[in-house]
Amino acid sequence: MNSLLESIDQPQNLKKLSLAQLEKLAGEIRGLLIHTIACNGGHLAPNLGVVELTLALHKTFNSPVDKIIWDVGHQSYVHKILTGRRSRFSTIRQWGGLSGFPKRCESEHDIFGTGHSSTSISSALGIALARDISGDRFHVIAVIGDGSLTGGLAYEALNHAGHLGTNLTVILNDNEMSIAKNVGAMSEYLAKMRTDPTYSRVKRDVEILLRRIPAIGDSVAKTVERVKDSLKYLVVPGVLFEELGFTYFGPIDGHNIGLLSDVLEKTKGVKGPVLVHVVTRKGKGYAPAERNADKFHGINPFCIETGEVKAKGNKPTYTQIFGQTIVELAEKNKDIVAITAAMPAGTGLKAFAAKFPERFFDVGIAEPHAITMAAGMAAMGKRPVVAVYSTFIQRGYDHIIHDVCLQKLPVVFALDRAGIVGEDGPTHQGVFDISCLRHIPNLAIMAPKDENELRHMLFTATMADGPVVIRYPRGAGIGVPVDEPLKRIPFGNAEEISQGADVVLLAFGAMVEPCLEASKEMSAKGIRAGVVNARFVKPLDAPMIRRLARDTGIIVTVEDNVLAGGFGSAVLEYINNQRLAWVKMLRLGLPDAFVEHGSRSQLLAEYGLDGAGIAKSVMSFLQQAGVR
Ligand SMILES: Cc1ncc(C[n+]2csc(CCOP(=O)(O)OP(=O)(O)O)c2C)c(N)n1
Ligand SMILES: CC(=O)[C@@H](O)[C@H](O)COP(=O)(O)O
Ligand SMILES: [Mg+2]
Repeated sequence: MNSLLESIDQPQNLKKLSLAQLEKLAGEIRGLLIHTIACNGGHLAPNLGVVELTLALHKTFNSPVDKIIWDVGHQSYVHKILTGRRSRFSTIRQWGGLSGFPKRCESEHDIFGTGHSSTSISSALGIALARDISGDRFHVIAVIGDGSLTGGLAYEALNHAGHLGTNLTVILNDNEMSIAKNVGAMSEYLAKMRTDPTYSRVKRDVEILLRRIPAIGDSVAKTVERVKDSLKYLVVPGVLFEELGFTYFGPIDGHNIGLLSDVLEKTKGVKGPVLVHVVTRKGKGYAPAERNADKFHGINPFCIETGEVKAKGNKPTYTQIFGQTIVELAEKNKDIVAITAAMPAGTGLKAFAAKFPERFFDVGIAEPHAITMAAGMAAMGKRPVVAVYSTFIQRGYDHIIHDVCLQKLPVVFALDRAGIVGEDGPTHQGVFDISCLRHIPNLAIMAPKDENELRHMLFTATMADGPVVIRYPRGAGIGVPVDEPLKRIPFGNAEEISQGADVVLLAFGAMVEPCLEASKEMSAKGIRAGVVNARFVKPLDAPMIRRLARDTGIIVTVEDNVLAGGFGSAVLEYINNQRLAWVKMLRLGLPDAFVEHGSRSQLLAEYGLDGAGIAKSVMSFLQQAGVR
């Protein structure tokens, strides 16, 4: 049978396809998604769920004149395949290849860059308002998932859009899932709309009532016809959205291309904002992903036949060690509570949730709320641990300052995925947290050099009398044994791992290991490089830095954070404040540029932050400084 997919490289090619052909195309797209993601890893289940929706959108609307905006953007693969990027699809999420998220520089069809959730309605409203000001005429469509609708920003935008009344279509892709099962009162409301028979009864009653309205003159008759037509898709409980000023259509089967296209076509004629509630199945068409949508939300390379992830070694991840340790600590300390913003598995909190359900809170994709709620709990004597990815803590900046640190409340921030995360790319790299946080008074920042140190740091943090951040990287630890009992690490206490007469590498967290490799490599060339594990970005170990300044006088700081405002800057500020003017200093870290997607090891090498790269930079610095 001929492949339809090969003949489709622009969305206008879809317009002439019959329903049967579109359905065949949907099957071919699913095949391509499964085969590609099995090799590259990526967001499989979300994309399998939106195949028909994406086809219907591109069949009905005229991209890029009409603007389709994807919330989070992890479900934009089908959109990419249909908008001129099919032939490069095999490169998705790889170094130099297609991004796993919409990217304005990648295609004119990628209207707005995303990666973090709940931005689509705001950006779509902005685009719609710009259109209105310019007197242009095109459709603006935001596609947002039920999970992303738990984010506060989405409600701010709905509130504003409903008030303004400009033309805008919001597609709510409801699959009952965030990454994990979706949470919250809105999620329950959507579930009622999908399943409660009273709502269907109300819909039927309204239809009967309408049929009884006597037609008085042409215009009334036409109006009734139009309303009746719309009622095919209207369910009264959408009243919440209606009250916000939206015309509500739904719930609609999101895998029925004909129905979807029909409804989307109808939205074009509606004045003001419209919300189309589409019900889809996450993972649709691939049994392992349908059965386990959470695991297949974002998956590493896997075997198609079994759905098993290809083995990646047997060292425990930092996430696993965090998850085990927090359970251990909570067994002894009843005040410990754990909070996640929609990422119980990603942050390692599933075991905690199972063991202490009354002390576990999934707030939805609501990082700012998670932080302020934690502050409230801490004000009442609890010991909240907010487990969140480094990149998503950016959402909570003011909350950390205003609600936590200003009041010196003992909240622990467990920042997973700190540093370079890899294939998710610039929206997800955890490379700003130190610069974002280190200037906030009362806040301590630690980073473990290995998984064993993570355990002691977590214990230390839960005993502290103020807020503490612990940042650790994505993926496996070093594979060191863990020791008992857990012990408190004195605040601001660095660890001198090895001494070196020529130069000292002062690093923390995931950068300690490559510094040890670099030191070994340099030692083979006769350069004696010591390595110090700073452990704390704040407070710095001032006596240690003074000693290093005195003994060696050449300090190289190494960090997986941007250099601007990072750890090296902190050391430099200290050296300047102390007038240690003779110290020669080199700062290694990430430049003032966004770090693109690629594997973590590729990116570390690219930015000179692997052992070989560090050794190379240090040796060239020593040469320039006239030391070697
Ligand atoms: C601010 C922010 N926090 C957390 C995430 C991680 N995240 C990515 S997708 C997702 C779930 C989104 O659910 P939904 O919008 O319903 O999309 P689905 O995957 O179900 O299609 C989460 C929590 C994120 N991208 N942005
Ligand atoms: C789209 C998104 O934000 C998440 O799905 C993220 O990609 C998860 O990253 P991890 O794979 O590191 O958990
Ligand atoms: Mg969802």
